[in-house]
Amino acid sequence: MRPPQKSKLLKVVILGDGGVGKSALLTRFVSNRYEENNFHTIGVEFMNKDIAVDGEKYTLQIWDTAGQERFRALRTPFYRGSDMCLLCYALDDRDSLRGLRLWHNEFINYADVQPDRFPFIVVGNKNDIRAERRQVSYEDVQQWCTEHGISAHIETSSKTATNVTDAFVLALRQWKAMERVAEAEQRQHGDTIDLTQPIRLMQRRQCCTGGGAGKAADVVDADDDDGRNTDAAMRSPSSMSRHLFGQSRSSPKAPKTNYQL
Ligand SMILES: Nc1nc2c(ncn2[C@@H]2O[C@H](COP(=O)(O)OP(=O)(O)OP(=O)(O)O)[C@@H](O)[C@H]2O)c(=O)[nH]1
Repeated sequence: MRPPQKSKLLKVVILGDGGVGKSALLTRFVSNRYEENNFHTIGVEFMNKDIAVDGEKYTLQIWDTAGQERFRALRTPFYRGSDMCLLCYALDDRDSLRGLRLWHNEFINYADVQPDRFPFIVVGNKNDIRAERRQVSYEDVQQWCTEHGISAHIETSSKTATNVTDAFVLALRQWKAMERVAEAEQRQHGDTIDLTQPIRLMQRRQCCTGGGAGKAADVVDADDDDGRNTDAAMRSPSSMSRHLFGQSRSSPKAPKTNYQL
């Protein structure tokens, strides 16, 4: 009998200007709640959420970051080891779409990823607003995405719970698609012997030391989530403890907790 399937742990980072609704998105996704009066996030916080997509189980470890510039030094150390990134803007704030260029660049620099091989998705939040308050058209975003080589874009509302789960599923599917491409490349690379390159020694060394050829080339083992090539130090050792980094936002309601569903 096969042992029960363990879920894969994937680290997700949510970025975007202050006030676009990153925390609201996370709270809606994880605990299906919405708070109208949120205070700015200070530093970073994360929550876990289990999700099944296409018959496979995942635990998304979702990092909510402070959008205000003054918290840059508190948030950037947590980008490393990410598996996917949600770039958020608000549909009633044209500047927040323009701001995505900086967020995209900041993430690429600090997470040290190749932009064309990393699953970014663009999320336009607050799509419940009245038409006259809308400052960003669908075409504006499509153009931005094309210019930055991002193919996935979705509009959400944390307030009305529209497309919130779909946004995370979209990111996960992007991640899966990139993993498949990377695995195919790895197989192709493995089948080709380039006599001009001194690769034999290198391959042996990787084999003997247990090293991998790179994150994207991993065959993900459900029993070995923490041993993947992503930076384990940037992941939570335990999902039960409180996960606040920097300083927590102060909230008029109960403080945020983490949920292991
Ligand atoms: N109409 C509408 N308002 C929203 C929505 N999501 C968030 N808001 C509002 O936007 C405010 C800011 O939301 P937050 O989630 O705190 O924004 P943030 O991006 O986390 O902000 P920082 O913590 O400063 O980075 C909230 O207090 C809500 O009033 C939404 O889907 N629709």
